[in-house]
Amino acid sequence: MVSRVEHPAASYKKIFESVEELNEPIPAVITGIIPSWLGGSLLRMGPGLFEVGDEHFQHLFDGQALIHKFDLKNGQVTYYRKFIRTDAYVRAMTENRVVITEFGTAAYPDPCKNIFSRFFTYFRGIEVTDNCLVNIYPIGEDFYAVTETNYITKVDPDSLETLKKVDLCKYLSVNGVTAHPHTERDGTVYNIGNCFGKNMSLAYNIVKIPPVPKDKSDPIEKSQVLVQLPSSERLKPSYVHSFGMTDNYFVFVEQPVKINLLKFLSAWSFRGATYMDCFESNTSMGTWFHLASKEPAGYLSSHKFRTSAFNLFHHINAYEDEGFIVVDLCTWKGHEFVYNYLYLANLKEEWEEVKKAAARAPQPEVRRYVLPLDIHREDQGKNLVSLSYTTATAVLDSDGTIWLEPEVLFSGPRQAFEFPQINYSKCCGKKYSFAYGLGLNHFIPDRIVKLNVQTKEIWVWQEEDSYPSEPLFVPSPGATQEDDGVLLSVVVKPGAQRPGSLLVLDARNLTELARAEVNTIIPITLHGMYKP
Ligand SMILES: CCCCCCCCCCCCCCCC(=O)OC/C=C(C)/C=C/C=C(C)/C=C/C1=C(C)CCCC1(C)C
Ligand SMILES: [Fe+2]
Repeated sequence: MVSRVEHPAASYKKIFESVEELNEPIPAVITGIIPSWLGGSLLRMGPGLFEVGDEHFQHLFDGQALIHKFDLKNGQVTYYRKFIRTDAYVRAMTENRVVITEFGTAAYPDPCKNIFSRFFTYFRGIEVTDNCLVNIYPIGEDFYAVTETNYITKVDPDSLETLKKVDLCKYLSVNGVTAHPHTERDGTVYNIGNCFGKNMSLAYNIVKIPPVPKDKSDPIEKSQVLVQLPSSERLKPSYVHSFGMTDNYFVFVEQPVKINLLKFLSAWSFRGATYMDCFESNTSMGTWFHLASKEPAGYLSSHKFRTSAFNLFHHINAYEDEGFIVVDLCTWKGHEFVYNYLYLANLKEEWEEVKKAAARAPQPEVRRYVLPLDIHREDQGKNLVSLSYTTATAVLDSDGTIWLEPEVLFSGPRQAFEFPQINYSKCCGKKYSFAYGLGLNHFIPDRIVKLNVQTKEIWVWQEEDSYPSEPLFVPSPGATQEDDGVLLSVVVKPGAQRPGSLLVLDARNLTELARAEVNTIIPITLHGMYKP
């Protein structure tokens, strides 16, 4: 059981407020000892500007992209941040209003324009946002800040300058890709995205960006679609936020949160529509699991895995074991879209109201699903899972589908284990023991949790009125144990003298090794990376 704390002072409101960028890095005050081997940059993305002029962004995923950097060098730490000069940001700054429609905030035509130019703006179609507030990751030797659309933004990880906007549609048949690619040791990047093809044909495309070619050209130019997975429903692809990858397979979970393409296409002609207006729930399909092989790349169409409805944003890890694929997920029970609960007005309510809203929302659970690879007709009605260490089941039905029941790895009422991380370089796609996550208490991030996915043992770091971010695992040099390393998290303690800090925890037991504090609030960050 996770001990639950209360937040009657509601100081979490501060993490959803605008800040200014910095002109130069500021030095942090350090307590404790930062391991001498920890030299590099923690880069994180999130929203940093929650209003322009007198217009407020409505949803958690609308604020303008702010890139944060904690630099660690010789035991010293500095903090720096800059707004990314996306078109969404630059034009909002220039016109002092929301110009490009965001995830949950509509842009309205400029009232100063005359009726003819307004008419043409209206029919030019709505521009897709490039507000890259979700994550940052390397492609070849470059670094890209990303959202989930077709636009990614190249940034300089040292100066935090914005370098260029790249349109993935120029290279790939996708309408967007997730902010959670998988990366292999050689630098190959895999991702998945929706593709609304010709004749309204619909698919999920798994794409591959190779490592830097010998001629040192941009690997994005060599990107390709590797596998196409079909959509269970015509005109309604599911929302996809991440996917799983083992040594030999891709795992795609098709959830009942759907993008209604007709709404999506027509929404753009209605003034005031947003991406959020295009989602709907399929109340009957439950959740489908799909597999694709990596080499040779191909969709395993005969493996039809089904289970009850849940929302899925983050895969924790997936691996192959004795002819099974084990898939660990942060789920939210039911088909109602969890993003409906992430409007800023709701997250900035008083504590009792925040709790009431979260009580109505889908409930979180960390689950393990096990997918058999070998399926024989004669095994109908039997549990096909023979792995000794799990209670997860898979039963073959007469119609050829396989019904999955999960093993619950962690569950607490309205206490989510989310924004999961693992020792990625050692364990991605492999059997593993430890997951690290951000504890959400009624959607408010208030603790860091380590979960042993084999024994279900948990460890917690928590401090009064402190709001941490996704903990990133950095392995110790030469580590032999999976959890030999540190966790890095940005923690905000609004009432403190120095409210923003970088927290360094020992990943073995979540004890504090050091913290580096700065005299500025740091708004919420979603995802990021450590650049050694
Ligand atoms: C860090 C603490 C957070 C505090 C509260 C969070 C509660 C979290 C509960 C669940 C976990 C959710 C994780 C979500 C993480 C995330 O970062 O999501 C951001 C997602 C964004 C900004 C998605 C944008 C997607 C867009 C603009 C998609 C556009 C499209 C369509 C809708 C249709 C197809 C075309 C296109 C343009 C791709
Ligand atoms: Fe995410």
